[in-house]
Amino acid sequence: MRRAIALAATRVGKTAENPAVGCIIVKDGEVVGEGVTGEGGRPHAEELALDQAGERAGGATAYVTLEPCGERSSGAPSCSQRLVMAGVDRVVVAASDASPYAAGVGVARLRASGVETDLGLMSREAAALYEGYFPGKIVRPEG
Ligand SMILES: Nc1c(N[C@@H]2O[C@H](COP(=O)(O)O)[C@@H](O)[C@H]2O)[nH]c(=O)[nH]c1=O
Repeated sequence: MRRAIALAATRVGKTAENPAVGCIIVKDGEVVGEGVTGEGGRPHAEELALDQAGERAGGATAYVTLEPCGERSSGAPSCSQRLVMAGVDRVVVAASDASPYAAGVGVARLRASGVETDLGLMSREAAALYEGYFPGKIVRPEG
């Protein structure tokens, strides 16, 4: 998680209305994928990390600085769906998504799909990444 937070910190202030997120995927003690939210806010960190990990994401643990999104404004599969589809065994989240329509959605989906999901690892350090982030600016999926 320390590495995911350091990665996210490199993008703070460069991701527009989206928070800067870091994601590290670990399989058998080895990092098999890493990603950080793209400049301007997309792609999301988990998309990049999962693409890099490929099949090695199966049975892996993902460390994510922010709750994986539950819905995309583009209608594309959300990061929580992508993590489930990739067969990740466990997701460790530092901070919850502050967006009022997204809070809890990603974590609920992961758990409902049988993915062990732990919240709050290094949450104080992660919160520092998101304190300048204003949820009202988030683009809502519809309407
Ligand atoms: N940047 C970021 C997230 N940002 C979250 O995703 C939602 C908006 O997504 P969209 O408008 O589709 O790009 C919103 O809830 C926002 O807080 N989520 C993640 O899992 N990973 C990421 O890297």
